[in-house]
Amino acid sequence: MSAQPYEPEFQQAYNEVVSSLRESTLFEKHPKYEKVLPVVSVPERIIQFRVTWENDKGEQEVAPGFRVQYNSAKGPYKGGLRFHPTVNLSILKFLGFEQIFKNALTGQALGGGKGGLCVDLKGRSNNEIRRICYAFMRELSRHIGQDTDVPAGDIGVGGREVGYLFGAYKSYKNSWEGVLTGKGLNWGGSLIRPEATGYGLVYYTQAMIDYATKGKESFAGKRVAISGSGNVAQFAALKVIELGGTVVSLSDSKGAIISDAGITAEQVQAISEAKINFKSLEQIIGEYSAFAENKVKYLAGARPWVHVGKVDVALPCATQNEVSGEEAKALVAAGVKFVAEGSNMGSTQEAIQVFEGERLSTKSASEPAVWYAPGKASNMGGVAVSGLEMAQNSQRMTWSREQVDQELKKIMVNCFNDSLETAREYSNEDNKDALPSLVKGANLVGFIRVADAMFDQGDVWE
Ligand SMILES: NC(=O)c1ccc[n+]([C@@H]2O[C@H](COP(=O)([O-])OP(=O)(O)OC[C@H]3O[C@@H](n4cnc5c(N)ncnc54)[C@H](O)[C@@H]3O)[C@@H](O)[C@H]2O)c1
Repeated sequence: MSAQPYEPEFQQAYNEVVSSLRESTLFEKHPKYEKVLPVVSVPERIIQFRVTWENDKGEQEVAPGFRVQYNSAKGPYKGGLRFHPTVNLSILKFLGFEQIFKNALTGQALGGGKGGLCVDLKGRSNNEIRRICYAFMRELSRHIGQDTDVPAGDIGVGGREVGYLFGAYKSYKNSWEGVLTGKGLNWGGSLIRPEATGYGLVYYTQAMIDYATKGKESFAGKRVAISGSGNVAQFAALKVIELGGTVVSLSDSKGAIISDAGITAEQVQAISEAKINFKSLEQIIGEYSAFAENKVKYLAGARPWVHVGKVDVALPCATQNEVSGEEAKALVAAGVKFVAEGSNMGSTQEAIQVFEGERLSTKSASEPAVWYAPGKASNMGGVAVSGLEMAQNSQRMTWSREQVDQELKKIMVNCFNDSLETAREYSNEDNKDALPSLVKGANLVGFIRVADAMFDQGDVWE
């Protein structure tokens, strides 16, 4: 494995994939695939660079920028840019590694990559953010292109930042091309791209509910705990509300809000407006009229999971390792039946063990226990619609909202079905009443698709 010392997040992501594969019959049936592991774990290329800019006080600032071009067997490198003070190579390698298999799960021609900048944008002016984006792209523009590497947003990089990054690329390269996704709608962006990760997460979870309950249940009437309050959390919440579910929580890095009666669409809208100006949930619930009548409870410094009361569905949508083993047990005790990650690696290894252990404890096929879906499957709607944005850019066409939404739904359901069937095909589990493991299924499908392309292209040989 290519983990360097002190790469805990990357090691965790690698171990999750490898243990999934080892706890199946894949290597027994096809020993050649084992040879792929050491090769696929090493990024094809890592670019690390200095980014300097002048802040609003006229002082020089400097921060390390990165792009991990992990794997191009399936297509151009594709994956988001994260601007956050925690960004380091371990986190970007974990995200890039996940992205390889996630992108393969979309069924599109996309390789895997990830990048970012170790910076805290909070409190900086629009002008300074523009200067940071231009400074970052000054170097990154040498290494990306519509057929080479197509970044998108991630934590800290939304529509505003993608706009500045795109403008910088265009001016440095004198080329208007689909080099970033998540672009503005009037200059090459795709309808539904902002919504795609959150909506896709809900479509995937809907497929889980539909399968597990044999079509008897849906989101209607379900109590849904969500964490985060950024892009993914907001659109997941809005879709759950549209489908008749009750959103009982949201959170940010400072605390959580809990609402027994359900957070409303107006409240989500208020959060969406305020977050662009870096307001905390605590400030928002004090300042916005949407929170004046429908009161919510604020818990400083808390994550939602142990505070949500009875709950049917949990959708972690903030950041990695945001559900601990203890919190997973609390969710199980609170009645959770479906857990699907909007965030990447939202659950710790201990939490996954709790959810998977519960799944395997199923006593009768008619009463399945908890079902867990990993982010690389349940949150891949974002990159899938990025793939559709690239297709529209190549065609110089704009597809309708309905067309993109239908395509997104189809991609999410296909991913769910592929994971389910492959988990069954390679299962070595004794409990035949339990639902198939979606974490094993997703890792198997993604890995086999990438491995086959790598064999075909001579990246690895028998
Ligand atoms: N944007 C996408 O299309 C996309 C696609 C797939 C996966 N993801 C993943 O979804 C997650 C959220 O991304 P986003 O695009 O919504 O970002 P965002 O910047 O819009 O929002 C991030 C949210 O996470 C919260 N957060 C950040 N660090 C936190 C911490 N340490 N503790 C608690 N909360 C914290 C922030 O307060 C914010 O609410 C990330 O794991 C990201 O990798 C995003």
